[in-house]
Amino acid sequence: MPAAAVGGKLPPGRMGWPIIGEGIEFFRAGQKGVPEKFFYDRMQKYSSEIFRTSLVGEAITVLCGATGNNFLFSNERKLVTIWLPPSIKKILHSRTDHQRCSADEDETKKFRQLSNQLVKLVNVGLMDTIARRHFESNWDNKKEVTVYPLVKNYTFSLACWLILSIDDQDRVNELSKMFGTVMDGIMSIPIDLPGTKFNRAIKASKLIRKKLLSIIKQKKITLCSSSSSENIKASTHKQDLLTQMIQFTDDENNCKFMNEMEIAEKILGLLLGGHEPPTVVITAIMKYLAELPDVYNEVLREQIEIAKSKAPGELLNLDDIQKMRYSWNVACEAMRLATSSQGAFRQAITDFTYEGYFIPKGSKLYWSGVSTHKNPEYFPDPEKFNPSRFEGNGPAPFTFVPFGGGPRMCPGKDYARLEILVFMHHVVRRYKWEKLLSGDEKLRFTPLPLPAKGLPVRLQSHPHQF
Ligand code: HEM
Repeated sequence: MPAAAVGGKLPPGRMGWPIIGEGIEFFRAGQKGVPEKFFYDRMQKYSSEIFRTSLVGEAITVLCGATGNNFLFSNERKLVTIWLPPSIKKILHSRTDHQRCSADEDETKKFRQLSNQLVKLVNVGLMDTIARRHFESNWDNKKEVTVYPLVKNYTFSLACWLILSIDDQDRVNELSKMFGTVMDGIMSIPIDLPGTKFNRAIKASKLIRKKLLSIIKQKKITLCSSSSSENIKASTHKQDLLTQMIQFTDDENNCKFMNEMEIAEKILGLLLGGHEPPTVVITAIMKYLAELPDVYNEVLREQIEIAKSKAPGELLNLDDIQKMRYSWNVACEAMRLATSSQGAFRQAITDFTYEGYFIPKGSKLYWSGVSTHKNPEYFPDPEKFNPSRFEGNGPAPFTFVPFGGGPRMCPGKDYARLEILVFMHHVVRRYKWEKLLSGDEKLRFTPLPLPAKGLPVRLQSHPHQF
């Protein structure tokens, strides 16, 4: 339990090499497809509850297991707050820490309120329409496809439409390319020299913010020129998150607009967080469905049942989504085995003790999903793909945490659930597929779990579309 502390024993662990710390061991375990090994080796050696290591150029204290997750989630803003490695901040943030710190608390509150609106903006029918169009343009009449880039196109197009009302594929592709460069930089060695991936990511992020600023200005003009509030209500601009941000008022209805750079940074974060993790999850689902015909058949059965209950051409609605119970269990099992967010960093905002160890103010901490998702204590026979784990009450609290927990829990969770299920509804009813690469195209955690070659598959259309 936390207690006021003035000093004491630091958690056990090893700091590894200067600067790189234990980064190579962490990276290697991910490359081999077993990121959990890094954690379990240390939990066995030092303590099953807590250990210290050195990653991303910092000493990091890892809190393990369900107890560690619960502790960090429930002490947000009491003992800990979010922390991002400086290399990621350098890519994503335009303002210095000094400029940000006074705004941070207020900004976080505003941003959370807005992000929580995200799922309210999502009309399942609209998502269904975009999904249908995506399959018609990118999958139908193809014998072979590579899953990862196509799924990325689906999730990014959805995010651009729902967040920015951008539908034009050329503009979507241009933005997607820049986001790809940003993501490559985030996953690279942070050396800021001309030509490095890291350097290119910083430039791409600047360019994205510039483009977003111009989109924001244009949107403001459009909103101002809508002469009455009735017009604004009637226009499609009311639907997107950017409009909500521009017109944002707080809970007391008395707050003015967020400033433009604040909005641009938040949109950048949402577009990045809003397409990369769902892409990884859907790609993993496609891989498991190709490998496990019984699971595929059961998902297909459920989705045919739903399709049969609808009139021809009728779009999906929320009731249909609630019926996709087995499909969601499959998605959860894919997220357990291929955790797209292995964990996240925090920083201690005060001294405290945990499990008898002293955590000084300023310490960097980490909660780790992989330390529970593959733990046989919580998930017997952990390597087995078994969607029934999620039936009934499902896993024990804080053992299955793909979206984090507490006040920082992913604000896109419900949106992600919709986009994943809508995708599954279409893909199984249209095709069966087999992996093209012989053997197992292993997921490599770099740190996102992705098939090494993007999962090329051979499609076989169902003779009668269900
Ligand atoms: C399967 C899909 C997704 C997964 C697995 C996922 C996972 C996560 C996790 C684990 C966190 C918490 C990190 C922490 O504890 O600090 C997080 C935060 C966040 N996610 Fe997601 N996410 C997904 C989809 C989305 C979507 C669709 C959006 C937006 C459209 C989104 C936007 C965000 C944002 C903005 C945050 C930061 C919240 C904050 O700092 O308060 N995510 N996500």
